[in-house]
Amino acid sequence: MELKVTSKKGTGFYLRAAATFLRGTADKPPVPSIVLSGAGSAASIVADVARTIEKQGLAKISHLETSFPEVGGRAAPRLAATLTAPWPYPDPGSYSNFDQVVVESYDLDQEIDFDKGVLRGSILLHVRGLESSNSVVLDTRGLAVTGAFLGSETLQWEVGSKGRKSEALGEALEIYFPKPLAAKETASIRVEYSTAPDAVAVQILSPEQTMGKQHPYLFTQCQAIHARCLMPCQDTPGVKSSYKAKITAPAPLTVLMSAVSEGEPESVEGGKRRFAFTQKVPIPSYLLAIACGNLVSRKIGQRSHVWSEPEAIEACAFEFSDTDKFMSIGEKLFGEYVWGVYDLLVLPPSFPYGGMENPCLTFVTPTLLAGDKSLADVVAHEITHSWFGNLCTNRSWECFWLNEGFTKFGECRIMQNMHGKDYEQLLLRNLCLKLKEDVALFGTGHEFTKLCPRLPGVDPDDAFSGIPYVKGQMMLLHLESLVGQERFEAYLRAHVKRFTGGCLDEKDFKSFFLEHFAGEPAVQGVDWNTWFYGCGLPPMPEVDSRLAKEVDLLCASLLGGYDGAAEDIKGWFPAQTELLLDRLIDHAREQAEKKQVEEVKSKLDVWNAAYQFDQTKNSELRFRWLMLALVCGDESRVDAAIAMAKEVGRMKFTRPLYRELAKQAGRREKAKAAFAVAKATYHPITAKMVAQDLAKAGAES
Ligand SMILES: CC/C=C\C/C=C\C[C@@H](O)/C=C/C=C/C=C\[C@@H](O)CCCC(=O)O
Ligand SMILES: [Zn+2]
Repeated sequence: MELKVTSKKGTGFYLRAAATFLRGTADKPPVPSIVLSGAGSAASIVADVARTIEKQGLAKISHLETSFPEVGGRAAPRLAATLTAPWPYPDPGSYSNFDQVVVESYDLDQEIDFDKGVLRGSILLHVRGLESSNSVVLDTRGLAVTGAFLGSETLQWEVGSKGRKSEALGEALEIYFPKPLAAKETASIRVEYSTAPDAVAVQILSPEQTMGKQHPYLFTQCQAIHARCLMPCQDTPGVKSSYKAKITAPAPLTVLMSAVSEGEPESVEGGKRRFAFTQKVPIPSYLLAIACGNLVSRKIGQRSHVWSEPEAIEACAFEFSDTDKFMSIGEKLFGEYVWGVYDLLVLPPSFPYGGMENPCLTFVTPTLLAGDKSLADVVAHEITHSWFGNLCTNRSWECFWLNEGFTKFGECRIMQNMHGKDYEQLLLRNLCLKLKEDVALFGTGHEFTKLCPRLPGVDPDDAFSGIPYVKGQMMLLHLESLVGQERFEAYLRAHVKRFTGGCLDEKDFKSFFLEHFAGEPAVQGVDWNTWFYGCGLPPMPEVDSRLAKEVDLLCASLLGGYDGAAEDIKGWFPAQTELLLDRLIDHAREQAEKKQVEEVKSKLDVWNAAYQFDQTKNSELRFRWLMLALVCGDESRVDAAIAMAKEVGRMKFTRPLYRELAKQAGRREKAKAAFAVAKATYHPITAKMVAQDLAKAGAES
C-alpha cells in the first residue's frame, strides 16, 4: 500500500488516512504496512506523519529513504517512509495459530476432476495442543469447505474469522473444538472441501498443451504459500507434518507425489485408479506436491527414476544421467540421504521454475534438456535441498536465504567436486553479475535486497529474486574464508545434524556457528547485522578463475572489433559462454544508457555468424542472446524473443524477456498482445507475476 503525499492536503489528512489503513475498517482488513512518499514540502509532511504514527504505537518506521530527484530542472528532496504494523500472528505469511495447536500429520484423500478443474475430497488433520485452545486456525485460499468433523461430530467453523483474510494471505479457516483442546492433547479433525478452479497452486493443461496431445496433465507448485489453495493447513515453513495420501485420477493417468509410492494403484469405479503415498519424514506444507499425467519412467540411478511424458523419456534419461554422481558427492559433503527415493519429474514448459525440491520427487523444467547435460547443475541444486531446506528449514520466508543460500553454496561445491575449483570460481563470477542485476532491479535501498527482509502480510512471490541465493552464498563464502574450506565443510555437516527435522532463523544459524567455532579468533569480527539486515550489495568476493579470464579476453577482443570464430569457444564450458553473453549484455546496457548502443548492435549478426547463437539448443544461452538483442534495440530478433517468452513459462526467462520488451513503447504493445494470448497457457504464478511486471512497466513509462 503506497500513499503519495502532496502538500495540497495537510499532515492531519494523511495521519487519518494512514491510521485508517493500519487499523482497518468494518469492511477492509488492516494493511500490514504502508509506504508514504513525498517530495519538496511534502517530504516534511511524510516525516511528521511517520513520526506521529510511530509515537501512537500504530506502526514502526521500518525503512526510510531519501533521494534528490530533479523536479522542473531542480533537485528536490524526496522522502519515502515505510510504516510496518506489529504482526499479530506467529508467522508473517500465515494466519495459523501454530503456537497453540500443531498439525503433526495428515491424511489427504482427493480425487482429480479434470472436467471441473478441481480436486475434491477431504483431509484428516492429526493435531496436538501446545497450550489450551478453543480452536485451530488453518490457512486456506479459495477452498469450498463443506464440513468439519471430529469423528462423527460436526464442528463449527468460520472462514475469514476476526478479519483474517487478505489478497496476499488468503482466508483463515477457524475450526472450533467442542471443548478446549488441552496442552499435549490430540484430536483428529476431518475437513471436507474442494479446491477452486483458479487455484494458484495448480496448473491443469489440456491434452493439446501436452506433448502427447491425448491426455490432460495436472501439476502443483506450493512454494511459498500456495499449499493453502490445495488443502486447509498450517501454511508456514515453521510447522512440519508427515503425511499419507490417496489420490484418485482417471485411468490411464499416473499420479506422483512428494512422497514414497505405496506401489500399484487400486482400480476404483468409473474407470479410475487410486494411488497411495507415504511421506514419513515430517515436511513443511510448501513441499507437498502432486502431478498427474500420461507419465512413464526410466531408472537413472540406484535410488532414482526420471519421469516424463513418453515422447521425451529417452532425452530425459540421458540429460540427467549424472544424478547418482551428484547424490554421492552430496552425501559425502552433507551427510546421509534420508528420503529413500530421489526421482525427477520433467514437467511441461509452463513449469514456472528451473526446479522445485519436492522431497522424493524433484520437479524440473524441460528447458534443462540441452542435449549435452550442461544444465544439469539445477539437479545438483535440488539434490542439495535434501539437506538444506528439506531437512533444515527456514523458519519463515523472511529467512528464505537459509534454504537457498546454503543450497546455492552446496550446489557450487558439488560442481567444484565435479569440475575443479576453477570451475566453481567461474560460476561465482556469473553469480556476482546476477546479484548486481537483481539488486538494481529492486533498487539498492529496497527492503527485498536484505538477506532477511521483513515480510509481514506480504506474498513471498513478490519478494522473490536471486538475492537470497547469491547474497546468502556470499555470506557463507565469507565465513568459509575465515576458517578454511575443510573446517567449513565439517561445520556444514554439523549444521545439518543440529537442525535436521527442525527449523532455523538467522539467529539460530549465528548462535550455532559461533558455538561450533567457539574460541576461534577469526570469527569474532563478523559483521552479522550488516550481512542480515543491510540493503544492497555485500562485499563481492575476489574471484580468480582461468576459465573466466579466457572469457574476459575474448570479450575484450570482440568489443575491440574482432569478429569472432567458432574455434574461440570450442571446448568451452557452456557456463563460460553464459558469462561471455552476460558481459556483453552488461556492456550493451551501459552503452544504451549513453545512447551509444548502435555499435554493439551492428556486431550481432557478425557474432552470430561466428558462434551460431540463433541456433542454440541451450535455453540459458538462447535467453541471454535474445536479451542482448533486445537491449541493443535489434528489431530483427524481437519475434524470436516473443516466441521464447510465449513458449517457456519458466519465470527466470519469461519475466526478464517481457520486462525488456516492455521498456519501449512500440515493443510494449507487442509484449502485451503476446501476453494476452499466452496467459492462458502459463502457470497461474507466472501469469500473475508477468501481469504485475507489465502493469509496472506501463505505469513507469
Ligand atoms: C526474500 C525472498 C522471500 C521469500 C521468497 C520465498 C519463496 C519464493 C517463492 O516465490 C517460491 C520460489 C520457488 C523457487 C523454486 C525454485 C528456484 O530455486 C528456481 C530458481 C530460478 C530458476 O532456475 O528458474
Ligand atoms: Zn533452491
